[in-house]
Amino acid sequence: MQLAGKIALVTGAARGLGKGCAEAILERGAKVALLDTDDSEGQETVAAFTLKYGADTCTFILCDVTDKDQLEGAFQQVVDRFGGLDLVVNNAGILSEFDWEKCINVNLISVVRGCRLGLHYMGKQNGGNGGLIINMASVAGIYAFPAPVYATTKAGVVGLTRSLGMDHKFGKDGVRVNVLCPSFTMTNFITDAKGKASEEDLQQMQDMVEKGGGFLQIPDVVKGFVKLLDDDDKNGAALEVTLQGLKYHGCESGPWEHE
Ligand SMILES: NC(=O)C1=CN([C@@H]2O[C@H](COP(=O)(O)OP(=O)(O)OC[C@H]3O[C@@H](n4cnc5c(N)ncnc54)[C@H](O)[C@@H]3O)[C@@H](O)[C@H]2O)C=CC1
Ligand SMILES: CC/C=C\CC(=O)/C=C/C=C\C=C\C=C\[C@@H](O)[C@@H](O)C/C=C\CCC(=O)O
Repeated sequence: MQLAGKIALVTGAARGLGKGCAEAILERGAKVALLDTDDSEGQETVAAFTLKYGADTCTFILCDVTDKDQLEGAFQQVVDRFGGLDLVVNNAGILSEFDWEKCINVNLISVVRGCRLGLHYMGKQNGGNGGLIINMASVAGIYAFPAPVYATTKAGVVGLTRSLGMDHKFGKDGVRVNVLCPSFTMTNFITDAKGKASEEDLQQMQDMVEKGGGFLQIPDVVKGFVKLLDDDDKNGAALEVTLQGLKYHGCESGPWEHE
């Protein structure tokens, strides 16, 4: 997708991977709305971006993606303010194995709602111009991962993306849908992980980090995000990001596709 002059919405964008993706969008000449529950960090991030990229290039919207009215209101606010919507990044996510219903609400239900809202505003069948949705899952949605509820939500996002990215849907709505699946990346997500899953599972994760060669850094994941922006012919695919590089999944056809 050529981003110059386009309009984007990124959830969970006050810090971390969402902030990194939002900056990549700004660098490519689009305007971006950053949604987050962290008001102070969100305001700080938008102030820094405004200094760097210019006034009216970005805005912060205080929004809890699990609140249906807040998320719907945020999408409408972006369209009203910037005059349209071309790119949605459903990034907000948490690790929360003990309050597992919250994990499902943030990581899966809100992503379904974000996709539906993106299709509502961008879908050609609704008078939109088409567009792109990039969901943030994890390699935990592809391979076995110690935190079962977190893994379930991420696998759900991969499945959601593959379904929404089927050719017959693109023919109708003109919206490409992809999912980014990073491995362990050094953000607050990691440093705040203690107490969010069992000690045993966290130790397993640490062992996985060590076996995998350590942590990715945010720019490593942003590189995968930019590849998804550029690869217009990969609708429905998942892009894995590890220290070994980038790898597409989900372009293989299902058993019913063979002649
Ligand atoms: N850090 C990692 O190792 C990996 C992270 N991911 C995924 O990447 C995404 C971003 O994670 P990070 O940037 O690492 O985490 P982070 O914790 O640094 O940032 C997450 C952001 O989302 C916001 N957020 C959380 N709940 C929210 C809600 N209900 N409504 C709105 N905003 C909310 C937080 O305030 C924060 O600003 C998540 O979906 C995570 O599952 C995927 C693979 C690896
Ligand atoms: C296959 C896994 C793929 C992606 C990871 C993911 O999606 C989510 C990971 C969520 C939590 C990971 C927590 C890891 C915790 C352990 O590594 C801790 O020991 C790390 C704690 C601190 C490391 C940072 C530091 O050294 O200060």
